[in-house]
Amino acid sequence: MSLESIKYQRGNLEVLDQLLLPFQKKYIKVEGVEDGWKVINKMQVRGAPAIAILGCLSLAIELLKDNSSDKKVMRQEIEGKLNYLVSARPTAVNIKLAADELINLANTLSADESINPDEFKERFISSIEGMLSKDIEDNKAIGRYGCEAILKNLEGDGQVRVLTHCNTGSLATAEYGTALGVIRSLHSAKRLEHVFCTETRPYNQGARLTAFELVHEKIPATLIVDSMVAALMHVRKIGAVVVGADRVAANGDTANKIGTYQIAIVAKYHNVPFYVAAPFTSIDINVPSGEHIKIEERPDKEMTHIGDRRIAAPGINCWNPSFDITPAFLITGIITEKGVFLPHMLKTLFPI
Ligand SMILES: CSC[C@@H](O)[C@@H](O)C(=O)COP(=O)(O)O
Repeated sequence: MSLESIKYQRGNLEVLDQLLLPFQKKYIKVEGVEDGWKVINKMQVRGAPAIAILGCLSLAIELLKDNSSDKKVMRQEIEGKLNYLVSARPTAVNIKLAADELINLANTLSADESINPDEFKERFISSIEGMLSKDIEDNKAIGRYGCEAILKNLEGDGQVRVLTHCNTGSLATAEYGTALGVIRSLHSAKRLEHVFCTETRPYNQGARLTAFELVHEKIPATLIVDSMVAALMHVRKIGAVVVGADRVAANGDTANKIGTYQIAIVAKYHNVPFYVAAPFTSIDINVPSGEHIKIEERPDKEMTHIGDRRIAAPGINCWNPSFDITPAFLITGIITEKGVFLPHMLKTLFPI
């Protein structure tokens, strides 16, 4: 069975504490928006789609307990709480887009006089609940399209070696995963020879989470340190790189975990196709290019320490951006649930 980062049944929400992985599997109860904000901000849950789903479900939990019979009050509270949840982490766009959509829904339900407060609540909560199954379906479609695209570059019906970075599997989504979903699809089609996953310094999402999931799924995999990517591409034939995204700008520039950009450069140099796998909910059509994406900066301690042990010289200055921007021209294709697109085509897929 796949790993489950979010467990939800109406009235009950639990999240797997990713800070304790890979050594301990412990779920934390999320009782409402305040808990939702904290688990996102502390990175107990992470990965752009999982952050959005968990944040919105925390609102569903809170709303279910709310006895308000005034739709206008509910609407106002919903807007304030969603904006608060969005503030927990700034770079991933999925939660912002989900919040905008839910605020629109709350406005519509509030303005419609034929809908009473109980119906308002029911329809609003159901719409949030739908995010879980929608994300799984989208990921499976991403997996299929990505598998096809990667295999198209391959001569014959052989197997492919793939490199991935950061954490994009079941732990970062509702299930299945984006980039890891593509790898999962290649594996089930028996076309994956091997996957290499980077450690993903400084927070080690790759070593702790992706490696954990690959072992769990029995997918043939090897962990490398981030600085080994060029050497790997030089000595082994890598058929494709596939990574996730936290926000894709309208021109295709992509914000993803720090280190993605340098992998894309190395891939270009070695002629290895470089794919971004992301649902439409990661595309921010309102942002023209990567320069406009706010990059979260994280505490120095994530670099200077491993766990509680200091490894860096005391007194040294640190710079710890959590994400970087890969320019569109380094990206071979953006794998979405609707197909694989050249980065510059994204703009044409959205209504003006
Ligand atoms: C499936 S989503 C892809 C990204 O969200 C993922 O690669 C990533 O950057 C996660 O960053 P994190 O800082 O752990 O939330």
